[in-house]
Amino acid sequence: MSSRQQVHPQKERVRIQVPATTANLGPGFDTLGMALELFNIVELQAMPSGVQIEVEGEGAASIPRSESNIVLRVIRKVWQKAGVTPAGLHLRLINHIPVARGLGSSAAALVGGAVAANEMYGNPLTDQEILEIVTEFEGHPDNVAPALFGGIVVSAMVHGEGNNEVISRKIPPPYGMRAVVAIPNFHLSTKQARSVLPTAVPYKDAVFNVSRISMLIMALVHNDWELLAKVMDDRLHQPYRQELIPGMQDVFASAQQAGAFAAVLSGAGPTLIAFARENTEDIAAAMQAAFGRHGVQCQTMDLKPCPVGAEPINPYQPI
Ligand SMILES: Nc1ncnc2c1ncn2[C@@H]1O[C@H](COP(=O)(O)OP(=O)(O)O)[C@@H](O)[C@H]1O
Ligand SMILES: N[C@@H](CCOP(=O)(O)O)C(=O)O
Repeated sequence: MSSRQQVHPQKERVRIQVPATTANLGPGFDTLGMALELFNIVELQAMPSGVQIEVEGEGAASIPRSESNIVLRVIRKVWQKAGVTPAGLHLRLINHIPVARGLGSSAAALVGGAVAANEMYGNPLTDQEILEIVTEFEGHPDNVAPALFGGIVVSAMVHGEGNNEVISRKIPPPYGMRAVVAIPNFHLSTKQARSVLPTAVPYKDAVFNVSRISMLIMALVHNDWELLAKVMDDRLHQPYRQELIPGMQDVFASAQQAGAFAAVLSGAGPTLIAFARENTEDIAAAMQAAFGRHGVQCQTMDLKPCPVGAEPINPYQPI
């Protein structure tokens, strides 16, 4: 530890609530994401020495308690950039976001850890600096930006000379929007779901997505559900990933027949997500039945968009 590092934190213990996210929203591959009202909690406590990691809930059996834990790694990165560090730490991860299902568990872990590390020392880093650190870990900004800021966020990585800037702009979720998710009982890592993508796509498919993402942003900004229903479609990633998710097209069609405006892959999958204003119970049942016809068991949730991102909550309330 460098002698210039500040050892004593402003707060001995912090607790951060961080939302799940659904990335891409159809055509917005690596660009668009929305926060959902399903939360993980990251609790960080300064200790006189050592490192202890506790994991509860989703992923408790598989998430590492060692230096390879991504929450610990991002905490260390934030403290290194800020020139601070406590002598030891206790990390408690309370997870409600299913892991490796396309609901942004890795983004929530990274954002929760980074915001906790910053909060403990009185926020020496700006939100923009936090965004750039977590994007570097995650590799793409579409989950981490809404996990940090809430709502729907459009983001882009701008590669300048000697710097990688992440630009993000927030859109409030359309009034009354509900997101019905069907979460299969199998894991699909983002890494695996990216490995099936081609290195190049036909020009006409690129044009298809440029028009759809432009129109989708108009639909979201203007609360235009008819437009959203027409343009929430994709040719850059979904066609290549459908081989990994049995029944994907059938689930999409069933959700729409039951009243959803549109249904798409959530992030890299395997979760499928349908957008609606009503009939959410019927939509969930239709999606579950359709997956069942293809031999896939799933759980469903009716989620609201989350207008706020990662935020500190009372760290002394028992949970
Ligand atoms: N709460 C957590 N704490 C530490 N690591 C986590 C946590 N949640 C997820 N991860 C890591 O992220 C991986 C899943 O990330 P990824 O494949 O991108 O799927 P997802 O769509 O859930 O983000 C897990 O295998 C685990 O290594
Ligand atoms: N744009 C990424 C989004 C991955 O989201 P996740 O929730 O599955 O991690 C991709 O489509 O690969």
